This record gives sequence, C-alpha cells and structure tokens, in this order.
Amino acid sequence: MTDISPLDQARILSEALPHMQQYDEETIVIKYGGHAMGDEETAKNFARDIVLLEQTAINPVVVHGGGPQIATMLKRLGIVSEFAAGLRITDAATIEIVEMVLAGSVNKQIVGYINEAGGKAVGLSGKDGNMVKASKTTRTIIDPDSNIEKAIDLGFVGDPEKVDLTLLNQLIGYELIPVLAPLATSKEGQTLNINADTFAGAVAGALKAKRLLLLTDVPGVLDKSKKLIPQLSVKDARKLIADGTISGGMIPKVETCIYALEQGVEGVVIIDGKMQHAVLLELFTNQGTGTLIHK
Ligand SMILES: Nc1ncnc2c1ncn2[C@@H]1O[C@H](COP(=O)(O)OP(=O)(O)O)[C@@H](O)[C@H]1O
Ligand SMILES: CC(=O)N[C@@H](CCC(=O)OP(=O)(O)O)C(=O)O
Repeated sequence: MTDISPLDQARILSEALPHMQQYDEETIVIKYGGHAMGDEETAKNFARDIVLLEQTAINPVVVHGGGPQIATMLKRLGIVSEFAAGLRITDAATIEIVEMVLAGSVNKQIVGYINEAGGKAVGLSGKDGNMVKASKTTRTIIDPDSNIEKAIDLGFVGDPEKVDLTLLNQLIGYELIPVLAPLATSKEGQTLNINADTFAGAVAGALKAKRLLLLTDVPGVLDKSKKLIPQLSVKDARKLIADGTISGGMIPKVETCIYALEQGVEGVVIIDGKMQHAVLLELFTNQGTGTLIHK
C-alpha cells in the first residue's frame, strides 16, 4: 500500500462499499485447501483477509484441508498412503495421523494466524458439538484388468449426512470465526476422514451460505490446453468430469460446487488461494478471478 496516495486508498475503500453491502450479515464459507496454504506470509495474509471480512459485518466460516501436510507426516512415520477416486484410503493407523494433523497442527496454525491479525477464531472439527455426522463412504471403480465395476473399501472415510448448526450459530452470533477441520463421527462413534471440499459443501449448504469459495493452488478449472475456464455450468462440469478433463482432487471440488448450488448456496467459485488477497479480490472487486460454477 505504500506507493498508493491517501486519496487512492480512500477511493479503493469507497469502491468496495457496494460489495460490502451485498454481503452484509451474510455467511461466506471459505475452503482453504492444503495446497493453497503456501508460505507463512501468504497464510498470514489469508488470515488478515478473513479478519477483514468479519470486521465488515460478514460472517466468515473457514473449512480447511491439509492433504499435503498429512502426506508429510505419514511419510515421516513410514506409513504408506494411497488414494482412490480422489480420496485417501484411511486405515486405523492413518486416521490417527489424519486427526492429529488436521484437528491439531493445521487447525491451530490457522487459528493462531487469525487471532494474531486481531480476530477471534475458534478451531473445531466436525466432531465437536456433534456438528457433522457421517456415514462410511462407498465408491466403485472400473477394475482396469477386468473392466468390471467393483466396490472399493476406503476404510475410515466418510460422507457427511447431517450437519447440526447449533454450535456454529452460537459462534457466528458472538462474532467468533469458526475454523473447521474436516472430521466427523459415524453413528457408531467412529472418527471418519472427510474430504475437505465435501465437508465445506455440506457446511455451506446447511448454513445456506451466500458464497462458497474454494481456495486451491491452480487458477480454477482448466481446459485440456490448461487454459482457465472462467464460467462453467453444472451440465458442462459433469461433461468435463466424464471425459477426464477434470480429474484427481478437482473432482470432489467440482462435485462440491454442484452440491452446494443444489442446496441453495448462491455462488460457488474455485480460485487460486496462493494469489495474494485472493478472497478480497473475489468478494470486494468487480474482477472475478477463478472459475464460477453456475446452474
Ligand atoms: N481440469 C482441471 N483443472 C484444474 N486442476 C485440475 C484439473 N484436473 C485435475 N486437477 C488437479 O486438481 C488439483 C487441485 O486439487 P487438490 O490437489 O485436491 O487441491 P487442494 O489441496 O487445494 O484441495 C490441481 O492442483 C490439479 O493438479
Ligand atoms: C478422505 C480424504 O481424502 N480426506 C482428506 C482430508 C484433507 C483434505 O481434503 O485436504 P485438501 O483440501 O488439502 O486436499 C485427506 O486425507 O487428505
């Protein structure tokens, strides 16, 4: 900001007014992916932007991932981890580490940065207050050898079934910023690992959030020639998943966007979280950056 004149600073603030009014008292769910976390400075800037949202009478709810951070810890401990259908196959040893990393180090680091920036963040997982109940995920894949569809056992991986908003509404009502790790409990009391995008979609849907922003490490959904697709309809998104243009971790992201739209979230966007002030650019300027998915 140092090379901007005070008048320009005032103009920038003034131009943000209609955007701030549009989101006044609205809930915005921000999914902060493990790949988007980047270096300390980027993470601190992200935290500062979240505090700014709170300061302008928006209710931000942060859902974070931590896939790369889990991978680093599993490697350190010599535990081999594999993915199927974009989800981590999670055995008993792995779920312990997943919880330790997500609800422990990653969650508390984000909480720390938000609080350092003057916010009041509260770090929780979906297990707290029975917020998110999940059932074990069932998925099928085409066996490359036989070409026949077969069920895969992902272990302790879940799909959200029910979101209880009691605790979240209390926090939001007291101007506290919820920071949520994507873990849930099954009916039997088992801890389940939930893909963070899926978790964010379930929370955004239950809260009827005005916006769901998914922050990742690519500019948005890319086409076959790696060019950004600025806007994508649900129908075209499904086609791109079917023809393989959208693959890996982008699949749960796009499926989350579709689910959230169906649940009544007004706008869902996939953006590059490594870009400085990605959240502010998206919400407070006319320049949309990533991929907007619409009905
Ligand atoms: N069509 C596509 N457009 C953009 N990214 C894609 C696409 N298909 C697959 N991907 C992959 O999805 C990744 C984002 O998902 P993921 O690694 O799970 O991110 P995060 O940790 O932020 O949730 C990208 O880094 C990219 O490798
Ligand atoms: C079931 C499943 O795959 N869970 C994810 C949870 C973390 C996550 O989704 O993190 P990102 O958003 O950084 O990818 C995992 O274990 O990696």
